[in-house]
Amino acid sequence: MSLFSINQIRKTFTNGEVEEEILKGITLTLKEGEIIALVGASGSGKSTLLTIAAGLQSVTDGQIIFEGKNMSAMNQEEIRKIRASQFGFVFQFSHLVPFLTVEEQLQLMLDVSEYQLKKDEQKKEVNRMLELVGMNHRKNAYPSSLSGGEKQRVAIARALIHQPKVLFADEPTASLDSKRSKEVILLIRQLTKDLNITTLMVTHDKEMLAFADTIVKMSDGVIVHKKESIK
Ligand SMILES: Nc1ncnc2c1ncn2[C@@H]1O[C@H](COP(=O)(O)OP(=O)(O)OP(=O)(O)O)[C@@H](O)[C@H]1O
Repeated sequence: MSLFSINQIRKTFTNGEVEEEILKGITLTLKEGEIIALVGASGSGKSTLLTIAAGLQSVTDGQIIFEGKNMSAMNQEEIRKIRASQFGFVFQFSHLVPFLTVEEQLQLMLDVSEYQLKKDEQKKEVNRMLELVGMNHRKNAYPSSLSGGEKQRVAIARALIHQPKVLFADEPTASLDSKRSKEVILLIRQLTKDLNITTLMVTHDKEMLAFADTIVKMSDGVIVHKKESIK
């Protein structure tokens, strides 16, 4: 089922006197239970597209339709509510809070999200999520004692603890070696399927593409190639 559609998105930035069109009419439909990988040369517009789809930047023209509603026509507060309740984010670096334990990182996310749970249910949910990413045994650890791969597992759990429908991942494996990258992408793939979410991921890592359902190649602000994976 189509959850998200990006219709004819254009984005222009003004640098001094110069106007530059960075996205030149991008159209894309994202389905539930699917990983879409955005690839392309540096500067082709991948991160701009990701942040626009996530409602972190406005469009110059076009529409972002999420669950039948046009996000591009919403005010900041309406967009913030969708972000807080329906979207999760993972970046190149885990951005964990140094003075919070693994368990507390997830707890904090539940406290600030729109996801309302009673305290005892919160604890159960945190445990369940940590179990899913294989980090329950380290729930009392601080980030400084975790490996890069473990930190990313916690960051993924934190991104999904409030049960969002979409996961936005910007270079989630870029700071990891090949073995850890594979573990992290396998985890993202498994969670995308098991939780039936949609994952939109920017990556430079060709090895990661085998785990995507759809690969979208961008060049100079347009989609030049779209391929459904055989997996
Ligand atoms: N806020 C901004 N103001 C002006 N120009 C911007 C802004 N954000 C991005 N750009 C420009 O838009 C172009 C696309 O940037 P973007 O970060 O989307 O590319 P990318 O494909 O994600 O690149 P990379 O792989 O290097 O991260 C670049 O030329 C960049 O300099």
